[in-house]
Amino acid sequence: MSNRQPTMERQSLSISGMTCAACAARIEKVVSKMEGVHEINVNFALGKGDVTFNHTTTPVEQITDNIKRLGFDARVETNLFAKSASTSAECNRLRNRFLLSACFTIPLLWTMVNHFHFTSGIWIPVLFLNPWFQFAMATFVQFVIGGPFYTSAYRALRHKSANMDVLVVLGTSAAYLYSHYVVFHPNATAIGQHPPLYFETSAMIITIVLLGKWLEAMAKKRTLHALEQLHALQAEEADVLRGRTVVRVPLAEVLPGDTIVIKPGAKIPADGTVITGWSAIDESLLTGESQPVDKHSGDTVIGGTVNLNGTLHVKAEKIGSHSALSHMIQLVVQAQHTKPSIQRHADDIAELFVPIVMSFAAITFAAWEFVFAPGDFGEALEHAISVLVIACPCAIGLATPTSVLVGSGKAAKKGILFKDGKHLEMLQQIDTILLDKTGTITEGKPKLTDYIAVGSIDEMTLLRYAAAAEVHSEHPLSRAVVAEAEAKCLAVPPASGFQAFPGYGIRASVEGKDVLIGTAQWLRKDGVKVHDMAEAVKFESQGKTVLYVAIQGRLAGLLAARDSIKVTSVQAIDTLRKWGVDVVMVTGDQERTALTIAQEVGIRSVHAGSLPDDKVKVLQKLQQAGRKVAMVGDGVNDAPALAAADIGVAIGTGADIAVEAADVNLVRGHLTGLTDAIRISQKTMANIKQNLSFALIYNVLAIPLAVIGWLEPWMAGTAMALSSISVVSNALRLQHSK
Ligand SMILES: Nc1ncnc2c1ncn2[C@@H]1O[C@H](COP(=O)(O)OP(=O)(O)OP(=O)(O)O)[C@@H](O)[C@H]1O
Ligand SMILES: [Cu+]
Ligand SMILES: [Mg+2]
Repeated sequence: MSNRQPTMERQSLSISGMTCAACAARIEKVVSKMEGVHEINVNFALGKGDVTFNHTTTPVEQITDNIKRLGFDARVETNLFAKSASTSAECNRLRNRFLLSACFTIPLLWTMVNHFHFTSGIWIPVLFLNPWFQFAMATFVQFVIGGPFYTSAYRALRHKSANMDVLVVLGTSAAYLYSHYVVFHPNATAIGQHPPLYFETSAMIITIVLLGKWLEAMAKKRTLHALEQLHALQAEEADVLRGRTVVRVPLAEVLPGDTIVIKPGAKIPADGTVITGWSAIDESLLTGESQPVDKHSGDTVIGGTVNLNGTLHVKAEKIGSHSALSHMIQLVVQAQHTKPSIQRHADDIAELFVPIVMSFAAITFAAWEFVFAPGDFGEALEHAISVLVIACPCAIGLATPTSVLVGSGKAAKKGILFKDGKHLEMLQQIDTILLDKTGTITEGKPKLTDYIAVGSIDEMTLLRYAAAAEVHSEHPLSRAVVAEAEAKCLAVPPASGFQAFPGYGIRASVEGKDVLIGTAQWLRKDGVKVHDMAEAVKFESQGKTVLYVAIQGRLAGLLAARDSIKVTSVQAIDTLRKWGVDVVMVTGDQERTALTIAQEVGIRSVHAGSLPDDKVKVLQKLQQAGRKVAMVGDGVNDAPALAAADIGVAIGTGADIAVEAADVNLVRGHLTGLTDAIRISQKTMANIKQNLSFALIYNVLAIPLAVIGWLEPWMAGTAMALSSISVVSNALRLQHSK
């Protein structure tokens, strides 16, 4: 967990006007140097920034002003829908610009058949060959359609930085101005020769760059659309029980504690607990799990899921922006915001690239003008233009964000939520996994199987006292005790002075008597005489958890609860071991119980009787031995270890504090989600590496070709667009990989 001070605030910004990764790097560099700014992450692909800053010393306006001064537009992020609408509008604008540009470019391209012997027989409208006509078309494309490139390049240069648009502007302007010069100085070329015009080059480059941008905007729109779909899962109205009548009210009017009535086929409007009723719930849209889940009274339901066949009365708990669904959307947005560290390298490369390319182009021009083809200004210029265009680093800038977008989107569909892009990168480096037992390997829904009273009280009284105290605890074991008391229809008395001791047990006062429930060691420490009992040993070797109950300082009995193992746990642990990952169990439960369960799922290394701090110690020891450790857990007692792990993984709809402390959240609640997450992480990283090598190799190979004059400017433009397109399509391939 980050040690953020209370004055630190995290704010999302939407930033427009960025043209490539170099712009993002520029903003990060400037803003991170501002006083009071702790951290900033700018994502060029999403047009977003995420800044953590001290809001008492540095108002957010100061940060947005600073970004505006760099030549971009920055605003405090409003909401997903506004964002989505503006992305959609931008997408349409780019499409129109591209189409218009293409219309003006086609007549110019037509004349290119003149360049080749084998196509020179093709008919060309005479008008198209007219230099004045070409001049008019090219001028429109260059300055009207291409105008925004000039603005952006000017802004960048004014701030002594360079972006992709600088390359575009330099390359196209050079081609355009030279053609212009030729048209107005017909004497510049030898009589009888066809004057070499480059109008088609400048127009074509602009058209292709626009095509690339349009494709990129479409990819952006698609990811936002996926988030919007999640948002659309939220119901807008709810049927609330007011007195004896059911009233339909807007969701905003539902309060925590209200009883909501959910009919078969209806969407569940808020997170809550079932009070009465029984039904199968389709949670697939949220968790990706296709099997409906049965819900009875006492079970939690999640807003946005669909009630299939029974009527439910649900006590509303978390509504609207507090709901699990909202939280999930925020997590996905946040994960797409931040960048894996591999992206930082890519950004640095992109920023370095532009000046290097400009010097390459200058060298190329000089070499041709003075050495290879002395005096042929046209040819030297042509080669320099090719270099400018081919070297554009836009594919490098796209390589990582597109893969991360697709990878985290794919994960989200399977109910795997990464809080940060960097965890998507790190997960595949993990070599050791610590697993909590209760709720992680097992269902976390233990059932009370046995209870034995000791001394003068009878079993029902034992259960009554135990349930009275346990009602106040969130622990899964407590729920088992309370459920059993309910099943036996016991009248549970009220308790006061409840205290929980994580890892040990609980204490409360029932009917004036001091009740203590927990481990044998803890009761002993409190002065209760606990003798070793044969039954306890027997229960524990059956994999049951034994709870000791003391009333007024005397041992009153013991309760045994058995939790069933999730069927998916065995399968997942098996897969992990096959991959060569070390799997270790750390549990607060007793050694004998832990070993029995461990054996059933095939874990050899067990740390039992671990207090929350002990879990951290086990973890740190492994880290000191050079291991990369992930911790998987669901409970309050796992939170410290989740925060300390290289990657903390919260499983299921566990304790809020666990979800908060973790880096990854497995909504489906199965360990197979972990193996899926690791696989997605591996695939995404491999995809990013492919993309980067694609982009780099292409630049590395193509630049020399352009320098020696083998690539004409229009080929360079096409190749540049193709490299961006291949990066984007390679990333999209991830979506369909298994
Ligand atoms: N609310 C409670 N009621 C009764 N006993 C408790 C309670 N909380 C903890 N204990 C006792 O302390 C032990 C350790 O609890 P802890 O919550 O640390 O681990 P756990 O839930 O048993 O296992 P895991 O660490 O695998 O989730 C329990 O096995 C139980 O004996
Ligand atoms: Cu480019
Ligand atoms: Mg647990």
